[in-house]
Amino acid sequence: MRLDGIEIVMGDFHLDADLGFRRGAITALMGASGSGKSTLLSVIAGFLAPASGRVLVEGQDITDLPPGARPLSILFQDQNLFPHLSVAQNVGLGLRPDLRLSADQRARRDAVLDRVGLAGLGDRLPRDLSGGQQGRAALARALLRDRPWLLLDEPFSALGPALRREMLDLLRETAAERGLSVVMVTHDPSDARAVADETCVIAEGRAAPPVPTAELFANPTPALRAYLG
Ligand SMILES: Nc1ncnc2c1ncn2[C@@H]1O[C@H](COP(=O)(O)OP(=O)(O)OP(=O)(O)O)[C@@H](O)[C@H]1O
Repeated sequence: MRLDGIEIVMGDFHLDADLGFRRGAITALMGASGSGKSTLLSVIAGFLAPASGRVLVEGQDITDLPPGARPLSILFQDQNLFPHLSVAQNVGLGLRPDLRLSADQRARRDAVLDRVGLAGLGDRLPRDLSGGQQGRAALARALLRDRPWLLLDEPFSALGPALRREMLDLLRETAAERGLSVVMVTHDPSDARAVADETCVIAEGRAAPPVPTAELFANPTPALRAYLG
C-alpha cells in the first residue's frame, strides 16, 4: 500500500504522509496522543478525504472509493459489536449484511469462530462474553470479510496485559495463516515490539516511512526518543 503525497488538513491540524506499508507485514503506527494516528487510518479506510495525495493498493488508486469498496477491513477500539445480535450473527455480518448465510457460509463462519476460540459461544449476546471474547468476535468478523488489508485502531487497549498479549498472538498467527497485511495503531511500545515487523512513527505533522521495529528500538530516532520519554 502506498500513501502518495498525502496531506491531511483539519482546522489547525496538518499531517503529511508519503510512504509505503509492506504487503504481508504487520506495521505498527505509533505517535503521541493527538499526533494523527486515527486520522491517518480514517483516510486509508475512506472515512476522511485527504486535502491532496493518493492512496494506492497494488497500484490501484482507491482514493475516491467508498469505504465498503476498499480492499480492507477496519477494527476500532470499541469493537462495534451490535448488542442485540448474537455473537454468530455479529460475526456473520462479515459475510453478508442481511445475514442470509448459505450452508457453506455458515460453515465458514463457524470455522472462524472456532479459530478464534469461540466455538460453542455463537448463540450468546455480546454482553454475555468477557472483554477478551468480545475482541475475538470482532476479529473473527474482520477475518471473515477476507479483505487483504486489516487496519486496527488500538482494538485491544481496553484489555489487561495478559489478554492483550494473547490477542496480539492470535492476530499474528491468523494474519500469517491468511497472508493478511496489517496496519495497527498502538500506544504501547511493547505491543509494537511483540508483533510488528515494521513501525511507522508519526511526529510533528509527518508520518515517517516504516522501518524494521527491532532496528528502530535499537536505534531510536529523535521522534521516537521524545515519545518514549
Ligand atoms: N473534526 C476535527 N477538526 C479539527 N481537528 C480535529 C478534528 N478531529 C480531530 N482533530 C484533531 O486532529 C488531531 C489528530 O487526532 P487523532 O485522533 O488522529 O490522533 P491520535 O494520534 O489517534 O490520538 P490518540 O492517540 O489520542 O487516539 C488531534 O489534534 C485532534 O484534536
